[in-house]
Amino acid sequence: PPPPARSAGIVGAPFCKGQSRGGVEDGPERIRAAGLQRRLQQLGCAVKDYGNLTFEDMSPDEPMGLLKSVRAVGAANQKLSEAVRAVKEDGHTAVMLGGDHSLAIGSIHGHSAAVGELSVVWVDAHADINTPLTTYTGNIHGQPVSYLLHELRSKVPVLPNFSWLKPCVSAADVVFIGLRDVDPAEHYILKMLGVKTFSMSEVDQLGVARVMEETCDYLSARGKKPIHLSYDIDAIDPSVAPATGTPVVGGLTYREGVYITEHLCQTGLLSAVDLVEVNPLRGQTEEDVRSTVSTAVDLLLGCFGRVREGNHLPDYRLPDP
Ligand SMILES: O=C(O)[C@H]1NCCC[C@H]1CCC[B-](O)(O)O
Ligand SMILES: [Mn+2]
Ligand SMILES: [Mn+2]
Ligand SMILES: [Mn+2]
Repeated sequence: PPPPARSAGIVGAPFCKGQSRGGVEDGPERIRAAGLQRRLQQLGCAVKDYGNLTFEDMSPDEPMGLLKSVRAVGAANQKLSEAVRAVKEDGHTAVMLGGDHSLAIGSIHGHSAAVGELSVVWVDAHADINTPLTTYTGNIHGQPVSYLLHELRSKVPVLPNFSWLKPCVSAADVVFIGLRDVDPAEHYILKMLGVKTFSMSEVDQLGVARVMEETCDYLSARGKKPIHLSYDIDAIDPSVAPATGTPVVGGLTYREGVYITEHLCQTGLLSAVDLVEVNPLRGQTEEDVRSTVSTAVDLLLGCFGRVREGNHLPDYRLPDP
């Protein structure tokens, strides 16, 4: 039987207030300008681009303790949640282009509103699981996972513009890949909750193929739920993807990064993808930005069936003389 037709619904979220470095709000446009839609269509994937969300200015948005831009982050994610839910209800695989990683709060919440229980594969140099009380930067892009987990509900205080958010993910349904810069509090939380993690040590020890095999075995043992892939471009080594806000040496190679998306695509369970933290202003040269954006596009294409052996459309026929 022919493979199921793939369809991508793109939502741009030009948002930067989950962290403090300007430029990440330009991520969606740079990824589109690199030809994402055209290259998805060349794979035979249907594409609907829902455009960019617009985010209302929430000034004055005074810090709450250390927490920065709480009202802006809450409002932005409420809007994003509604947008992603609509994309899923239109029948597409959701593609959320960031913007910073605080946007995973709305993306995963909206995805779960549409499909119910889901699994999360979080590919990132970082665990992004600080609570509002363990964060030392106050940047909410380092905290999204704590807002989403049922098990941490009692550790997240009531926050303005977050009353719409209810935890929607179980710790046992999350797998981290690429970790190499985790705060002590985050490490404590990961161990306390028994979250499945493949740090760069495991990537080195097992190899990416075995990491993906174990990831998929682990997730399918808990039932074949839709997968939400939240991909922080800083998971990839800064030699390949330097234009990002929090680069960390010793990251995934381009090949490992793409292998992860190829493998998840072939499960047939990939239901939503975030591609976040591309920040053109953090590149030192235009080549830095090009390389980062190009890698982001290739990661997304891997989610929709691009493989390195090549692809051709089902109706392709050789020309006759
Ligand atoms: O909580 C934080 O601000 C920090 N905690 C340790 C890792 C770096 C940073 C969070 C980075 C957020 B990310 O992954 O979205 O770039
Ligand atoms: Mn992140
Ligand atoms: Mn990160
Ligand atoms: Mn980052």
